[in-house]
Amino acid sequence: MSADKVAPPPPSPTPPPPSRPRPRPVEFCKGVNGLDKVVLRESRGSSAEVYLYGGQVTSWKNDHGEELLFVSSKSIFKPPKAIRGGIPICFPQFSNHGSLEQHGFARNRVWSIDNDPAPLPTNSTSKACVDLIFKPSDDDLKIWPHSFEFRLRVALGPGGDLMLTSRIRNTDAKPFTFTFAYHTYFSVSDISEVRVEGLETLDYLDNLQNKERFTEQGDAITFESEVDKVYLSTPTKIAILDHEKKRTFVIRKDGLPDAVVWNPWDKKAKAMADFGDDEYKHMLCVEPASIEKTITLKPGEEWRGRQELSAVPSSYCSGQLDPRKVLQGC
Ligand SMILES: O=P(O)(O)OC[C@H]1O[C@@H](O)[C@H](O)[C@@H](O)[C@@H]1O
Repeated sequence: MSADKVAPPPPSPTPPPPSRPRPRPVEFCKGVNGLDKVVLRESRGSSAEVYLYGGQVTSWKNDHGEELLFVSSKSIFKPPKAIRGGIPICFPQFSNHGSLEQHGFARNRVWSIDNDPAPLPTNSTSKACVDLIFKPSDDDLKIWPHSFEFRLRVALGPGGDLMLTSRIRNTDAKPFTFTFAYHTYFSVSDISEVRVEGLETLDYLDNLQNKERFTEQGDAITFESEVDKVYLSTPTKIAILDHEKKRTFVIRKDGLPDAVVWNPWDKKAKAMADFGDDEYKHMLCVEPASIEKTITLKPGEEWRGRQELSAVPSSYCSGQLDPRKVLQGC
């Protein structure tokens, strides 16, 4: 019996290389001291973290994993103290402009995830996005007798931009008035090498001189001592140039006419328990805000305030606040 020739089996197709697992765009986990936090990840590598405590962004990293926000190494991460750094939300009162506690109470309350957010017109298709909501408790209503719904959307854009949109709705039967700020702490290499553009020649209230009104003189703003100023009627774009890092932060804002600039410098830094003695050298707060013009909402009305942050390499030309020039170089 002649054995039939059997053709060898065809070579099995080479399996495709194992694909790298895609990062989950939104992850709910625990942060410092077991506090709930949300991590946002964009497919090109940038990320952000948001604590439900305060509805506070505490990290924003570019696609090289470099941290762009400042959070103090002494920050306590324990109620009732607000987290020192990132982006605290000052509401319903900025600073001591009123009878409430400093910067209001939204920054030291636990917010919730908003699973059914009202739609928001947005040009971003980002999946790395979370919606939070804060409604006053009975105890809050004793401190500030106005019911409201505060919705905060935090989103990372495809290029790593960080976008915060706040919507505050009056759910009460009577009007209320508030002030507001995104108390954004930027991480900088060396404060004495940093320059802010977009605020020159504007009027400001100086918190170090009884909120007196002055006019900024000269060119871009630089830093050599404590500063605590509320710039008024500011443009929608402000830039922070960090020469040493060769990085420029561009802040775009909407609904927020004012901008606070704050650095505590050495003496105040030493006086703050939750701030390292030398950390003032590596941070600068530029805070889109509505302070001088208070916001009044009638029953059923909603206010919206937005800040969008980008970090771009400093091929940035001084004085050119055109975002296309900022992004494409000059
Ligand atoms: O220590 P706090 O309450 O977080 O405030 C920090 C600073 O926040 C700034 O926004 C204020 O202009 C400063 O006056 C204040 O010192």
